[in-house]
Amino acid sequence: MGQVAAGNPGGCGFLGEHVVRMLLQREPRLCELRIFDLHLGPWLDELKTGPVRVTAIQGDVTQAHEVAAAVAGTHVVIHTAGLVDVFGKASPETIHEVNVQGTQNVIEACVQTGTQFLVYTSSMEVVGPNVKGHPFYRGNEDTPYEAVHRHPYPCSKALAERLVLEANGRKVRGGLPLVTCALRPTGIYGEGHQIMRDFYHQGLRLGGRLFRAIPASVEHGRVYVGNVAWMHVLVARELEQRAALMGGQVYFCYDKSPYKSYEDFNMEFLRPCGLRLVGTRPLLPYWLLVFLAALNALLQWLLRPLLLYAPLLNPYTLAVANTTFTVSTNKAQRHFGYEPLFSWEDSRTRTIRWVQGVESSSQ
Ligand SMILES: NC(=O)C1=CN([C@@H]2O[C@H](COP(=O)(O)OP(=O)(O)OC[C@H]3O[C@@H](n4cnc5c(N)ncnc54)[C@H](O)[C@@H]3O)[C@@H](O)[C@H]2O)C=CC1
Ligand SMILES: CC(C)CCC[C@@H](C)[C@H]1CC[C@H]2[C@@H]3[C@H](O)CC4=CC(=O)CC[C@]4(C)[C@H]3CC[C@]12C
Repeated sequence: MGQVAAGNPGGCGFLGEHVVRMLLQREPRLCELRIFDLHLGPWLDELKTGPVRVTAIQGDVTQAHEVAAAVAGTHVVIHTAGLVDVFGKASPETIHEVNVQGTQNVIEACVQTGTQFLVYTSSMEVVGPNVKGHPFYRGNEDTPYEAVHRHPYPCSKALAERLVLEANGRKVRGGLPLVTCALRPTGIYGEGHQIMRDFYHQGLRLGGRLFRAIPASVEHGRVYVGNVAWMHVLVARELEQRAALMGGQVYFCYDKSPYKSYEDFNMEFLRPCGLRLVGTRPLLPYWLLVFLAALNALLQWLLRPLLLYAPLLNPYTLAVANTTFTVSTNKAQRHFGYEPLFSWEDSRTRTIRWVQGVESSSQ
């Protein structure tokens, strides 16, 4: 195969920026890259001087004509755009519009304009944790699990993923079949991770301390952003050669990051930056956390006409943080030869350096 043009809706987000940089560094056949996002980052300018033609397009995935114009003429689309909101900042309708209708628009754009390969960033949330709080312990893509959701974000990701998988095999302009595939990262961490930054600042405000809220025994799956980006690039590269095997498939994104609780994992980066986690057990009893989470939800609802109150703790985030969800799989390795590009030590060092940079830039 010759040179390729790629499109990346959502290319200016946390994951999207890593995908863009990874494509430019690791995809020698790339001749053109279209980055389509609601908000374009200033860092894009530095990419425009390289050998690959980088075009930044400010646009909205909910506008079908804008998506079609951005996608036209590309060989592969990596769709990382999405509204990641589990804090109640956006309405359920907006989350649905961006994540579900936006994804439908991306699919239709591929079909209408003749783009044959589509890689979709799904999420572990498509599977769970479910509303019953069942643990998913070291599961893989075939592990039976009752995936039942109520929150708008996982509902939207599950619907969008289904649309992408069902679109596999549809004829695109020119008559060739569309080949689609969905990647399901667990909680992504690394350079640019907003929630890590929030925890860091909260720790500084509390005099260098964070207080344990979740038992250390609750394991939460995490994966380094560079490895998630690498998986996307590999899938985009391999979909053509392995269409029969990979088309319509889902893959968890995984690497060698250790299984730990959400807070203990964050401390791998925050401890070297001077924070400590107080308590070997949660400081507050669980019933009190449930009460505070419910109180936050009530306050959010009451204050909505006046201001946006969207704290980290709400009934949904508490349930996710307090339910074991970890993956153990080698499907990506078997299907398209994925090996993590970054070791755990590298991922950790890079993330620590980034947090330390956040510290110095905010002083
Ligand atoms: N952050 C995480 O831990 C995980 C994220 N994901 C998925 O990965 C994808 C990327 O997530 P992040 O990079 O963390 O989020 P992010 O919010 O940093 O990036 C999303 C990007 O999509 C863009 N976007 C949002 N609405 C848009 C619209 N209407 N039109 C065009 N662009 C729009 C945003 O401007 C942003 O640049 C999302 O689909 C998310 O569901 C999946 C698993 C875990
Ligand atoms: C103080 C609280 C008890 C702890 C709050 C932590 C939460 C804010 C986060 C715990 C687990 C996170 C989610 C998880 O990593 C899975 C996700 C996948 C996605 O696709 C989007 C993000 C997220 C929902 C992530 C969001 C923050 C947590 C709920």
